[in-house]
Amino acid sequence: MTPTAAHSVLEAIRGRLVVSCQAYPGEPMRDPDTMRRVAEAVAAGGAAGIRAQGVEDLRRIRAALDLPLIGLWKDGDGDVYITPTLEHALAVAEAGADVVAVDGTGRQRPDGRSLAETVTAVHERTGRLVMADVSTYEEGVAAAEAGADVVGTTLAGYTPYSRKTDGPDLDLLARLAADLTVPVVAEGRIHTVEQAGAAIEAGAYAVVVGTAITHPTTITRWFAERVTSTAPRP
Ligand SMILES: CC(=O)N[C@H](C=O)[C@@H](O)[C@H](O)[C@H](O)COP(=O)(O)O
Repeated sequence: MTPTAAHSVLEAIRGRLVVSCQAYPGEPMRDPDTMRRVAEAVAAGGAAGIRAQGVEDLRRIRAALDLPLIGLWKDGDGDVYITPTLEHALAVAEAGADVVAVDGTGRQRPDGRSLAETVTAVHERTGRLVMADVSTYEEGVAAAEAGADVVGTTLAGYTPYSRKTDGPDLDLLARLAADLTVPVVAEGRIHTVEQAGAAIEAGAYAVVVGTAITHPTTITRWFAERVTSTAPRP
């Protein structure tokens, strides 16, 4: 991608909603064509960009939609599972992602490359942008220094050493947004429109929502639990 194209990808999501379309292994919706349909459905509702997982899902979504596409490949059962190696990152770019999302924590990557080496190789070999998914303020600062084009709060609450807030970690988001020069994207546990608005108010460049829009099993569970726990006992 040329620098101009990269710039326009970021411009297209500035102040907008990106929807993450993912199903998990073994689930009924874990199917690339289903995810392509979900992506088209959220695009119709005003999603300015799509985040998706897996090479085949990305290929189908790329072919169907002309929207900024943030791609990742979840793989392995280690700590680092979001696009864990450079090979995964190159495959994600090859599948058509405009932005390659990678684990942006400081943890050991399975291929032994540092985050900076990974970012540099993605830039040099594909010209695509890199989004670093981080869990703490320090990781966000380090990821920007490592050359990441975008930093996301995606992993806040999902590393053993980070705080898991009930909703999005707005405090982390605000600190990163205030201190970094690269765009900071709010992602993770944004479950209501109010939280999405609060994320933009806290300085998010864009807001990524997944589960609350595209994961019916979880959404159903929220409703079912409330109904069951509120219903009068027979
Ligand atoms: C921690 C992790 O692996 N997050 C993943 C990253 O792509 C996805 O499972 C999330 O659904 C995504 O980040 C969106 O977040 P939420 O579904 O909370 O809106």
